[in-house]
Amino acid sequence: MASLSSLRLTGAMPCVASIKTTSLLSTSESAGCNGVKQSTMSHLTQNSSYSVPAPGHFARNTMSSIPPSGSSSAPPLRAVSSKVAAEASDVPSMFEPKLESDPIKLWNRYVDWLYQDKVLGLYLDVSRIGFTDEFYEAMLPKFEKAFKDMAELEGGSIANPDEGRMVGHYWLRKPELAPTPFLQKLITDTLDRVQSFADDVISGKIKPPPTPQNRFTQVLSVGIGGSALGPQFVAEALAPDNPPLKIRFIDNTDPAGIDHQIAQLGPELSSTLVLVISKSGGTPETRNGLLEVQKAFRDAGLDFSKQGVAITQENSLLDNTAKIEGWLARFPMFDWVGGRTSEMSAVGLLPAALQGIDIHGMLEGSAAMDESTRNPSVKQNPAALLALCWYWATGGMGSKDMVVLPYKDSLLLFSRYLQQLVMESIGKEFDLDGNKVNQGISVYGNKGSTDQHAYIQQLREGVPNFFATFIEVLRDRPPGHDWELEPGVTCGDYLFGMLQGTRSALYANKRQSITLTVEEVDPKTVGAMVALYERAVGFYASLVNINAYHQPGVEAGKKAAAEVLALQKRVLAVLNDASCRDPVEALTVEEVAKRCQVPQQVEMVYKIISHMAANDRAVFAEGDCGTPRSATVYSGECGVDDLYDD
Ligand SMILES: O=P(O)(O)OC[C@H]1O[C@](O)(CO)[C@@H](O)[C@@H]1O
Repeated sequence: MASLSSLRLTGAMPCVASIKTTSLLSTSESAGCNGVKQSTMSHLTQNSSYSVPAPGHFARNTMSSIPPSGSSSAPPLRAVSSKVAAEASDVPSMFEPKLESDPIKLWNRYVDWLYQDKVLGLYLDVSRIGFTDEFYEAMLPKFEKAFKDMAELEGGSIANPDEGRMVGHYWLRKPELAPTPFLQKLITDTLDRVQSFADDVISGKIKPPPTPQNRFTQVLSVGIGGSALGPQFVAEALAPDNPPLKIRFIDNTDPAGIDHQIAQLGPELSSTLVLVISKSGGTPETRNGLLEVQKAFRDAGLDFSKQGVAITQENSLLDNTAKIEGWLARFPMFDWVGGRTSEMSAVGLLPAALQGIDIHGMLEGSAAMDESTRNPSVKQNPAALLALCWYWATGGMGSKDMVVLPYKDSLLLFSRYLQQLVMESIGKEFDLDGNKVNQGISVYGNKGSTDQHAYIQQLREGVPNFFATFIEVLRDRPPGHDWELEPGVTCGDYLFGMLQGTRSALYANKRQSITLTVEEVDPKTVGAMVALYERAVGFYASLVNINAYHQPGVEAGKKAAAEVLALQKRVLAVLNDASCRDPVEALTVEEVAKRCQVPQQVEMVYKIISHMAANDRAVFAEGDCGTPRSATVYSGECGVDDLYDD
């Protein structure tokens, strides 16, 4: 492949324009919000009494001196850069909250607020979030509504009004909760089929066409977003060191990334079970991954249909393709389960079961956590406590980021998983009443203590625009494997020390944190953690009055991408046409844009040409990508007439 720099010197280098006539699969459109009221940030102007803390309203001891952001004298809070705000004399309290520092009072706060789940061996410490008793009391009516909303959701209400859908991920681990016997049976039947299919694959009863191994040895999972992040997190957290089938993921439309995964499989492609996971069955990246994998199978002389499994909604494009092509198996994804809450459906359970992970343990853990998070007492409900802390720490408007720091390598992907769960659920432009609110909480983090040698410096001393969530795992190693690498101290003691030290050091500098402690990382705990955050997101969404279960914003990017590809086809047609002239006509970028009848989109035309040139599908006659005004270009391919097809 020619690089951009090598093309600079090549002049009129001929190149082959490979013309793709396939189009992006149509993307499903989410209904937009109707009757949108443009009362920008109106919630910020509400009075500052304690009775009803609206999003953006902070408790007295932290925010009382902040002028209402919607008032003419003050810009919206988030428009003020945190640095400027920290320097501004009238807003020191938000960035430097008044936190308890007396160690005995802190100990009492720790003990008073500690949540313990004896069944799950899980603890939640919210003592290092500085909310006041007054704030807690004032939030209770809001929580009453959040509990009511949640009960209705679990009862089968249309909790996702924009899309007219029920929200049923809680039924997956307690099928008897589902509103109809039909749905209950669908859930249990699917679970049984998942387990027996995985058992049969592992035992070799279901096998690929004759291979040297004579059984499936690898899983290749093709999916993106909610159809990848849960399975990736669980694989990293729970897969045994020597799983019956090893798993790999294609979760992007990056050709080099796809090639890498296929190359890593090597000859084992013939014993690879390919899971194609897409709720909608029409996501372009997943479609592309499938086409690439199918090509690799063809190139290797293998029959994909004997090794392909679809997990998707009934009658989706993917489902119909799998049906027509006679794939090995198809599993349903339900309309009432969102991608980001699908870990306990076939989406998460089939990949897990194929790796020998105890999926019933995962379901048990999530069901137990669901039970605990139905408790109507906020103090006894860990999901409600999390939502309370998020509201306090971010002012109910996402003014601070959530940094998630598991001190355990196997939980590395938890923050990535939470990133989608929280940000795709909470990050919304409009609330349920159509007010423009631009809600959200940013989530990032990797793992401790590794991150201590990366960005914790800034967390401790830099801009205080975050709150941390530590995840502590009590058991360092399986019993009987530990040893002291120095007198009285194990490797795990260091990890423990790093966590405690960072928590204390952050707090001493007025950086708040939550600590979630689990005894060990096992299927039950992982199921419980997933369920805990699913419920916390649901509660928080009710507190700030938004729909957590749609994602209208994602459509804009998808649509724009489809438009870029449509424009690329026109650019190619114009360049091909110019290449048919004798002598070949080399065009400036502006001329190409004009001939495509989009002179205003010259910048995009230029970017398309640059990308094509880097991939040997356009040739610079003069200049190069670095001289956009004077460069001239042609395709080197003449006479393609089906470019305007779609
Ligand atoms: O499972 P699908 O339909 O391929 O969608 C994948 C992901 O894409 C999104 O719809 C966002 O584009 C996510 O919500 C979803 O998890």
